Amino acid sequence: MKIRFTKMHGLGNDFVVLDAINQNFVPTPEQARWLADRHFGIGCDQLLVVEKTDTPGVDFRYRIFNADGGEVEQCGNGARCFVRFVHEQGLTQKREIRVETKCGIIAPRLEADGQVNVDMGAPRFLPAEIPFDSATDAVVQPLMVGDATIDISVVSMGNPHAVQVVADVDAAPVAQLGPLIEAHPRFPRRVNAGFMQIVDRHAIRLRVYERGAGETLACGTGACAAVVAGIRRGLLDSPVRVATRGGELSIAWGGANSPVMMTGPATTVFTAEIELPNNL
Ligand SMILES: N[C@@H](CCC[C@H](N)C(=O)O)C(=O)O
Repeated sequence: MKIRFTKMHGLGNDFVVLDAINQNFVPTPEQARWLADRHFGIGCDQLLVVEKTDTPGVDFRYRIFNADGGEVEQCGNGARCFVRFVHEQGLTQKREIRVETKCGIIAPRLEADGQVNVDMGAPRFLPAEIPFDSATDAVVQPLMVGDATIDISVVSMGNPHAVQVVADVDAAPVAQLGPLIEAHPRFPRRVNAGFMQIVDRHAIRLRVYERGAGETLACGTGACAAVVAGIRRGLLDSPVRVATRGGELSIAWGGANSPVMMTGPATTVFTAEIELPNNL
């Protein structure tokens, strides 16, 4: 079977985007893993699948698959690429779109300067909402990782995040601790592990070891979760510039139940077709 796809990225967090409205294709976990494979397939951190929806007042549904084939709830950089994709493919002319994801509705808006602003919804903190095995919803919680105890803040942006503060992101042991935190038994659905360096009250540097994808050049929901955690810890004030290895995002949050607003770029690389191997 031949499928048409578009390669996109948000600050180097890269995607294979599939139009499942005009072609009848939603990948199985095996197909998603093959498409995401950088050696044998196309290569990406996540696959994004754009579908129709019957929900009143909602324009599209979009589904997110990690490179490991698992379907997940949310993707911030993906939300920005999604809105550019539906415009460029002529699927809508609306600049402000309401889109259904596995964890609810988000509202990305394509700005005149090409940047995308996304209402990512309100963060959640209760252990059951992450999910995280803990008797308390304290803002800072100890987590035993190997022989060490680290202090994390847990945040759900629809998907789960564990954020820690580090002195220097470049020296942070992301490759060593990331996989241990991701698969920690206290996170029954695994977790995205964020490493945040505070630069000043309006700026951080961030690396994220993503669930199901490993360290990426940027993580949009990770940026939202880190800023929310930093504000709740009294270290940051909104808005906050988030410097990732792939570039910069702006994140604003008014506290409590207000939505997190994310602004950043979305880039199309190319559109092409690929033949799926018959054994998949
Ligand atoms: N890269 C994304 C997050 C993608 C999903 C994540 N790996 C998860 O499993 O929750 C972003 O930009 O938010």
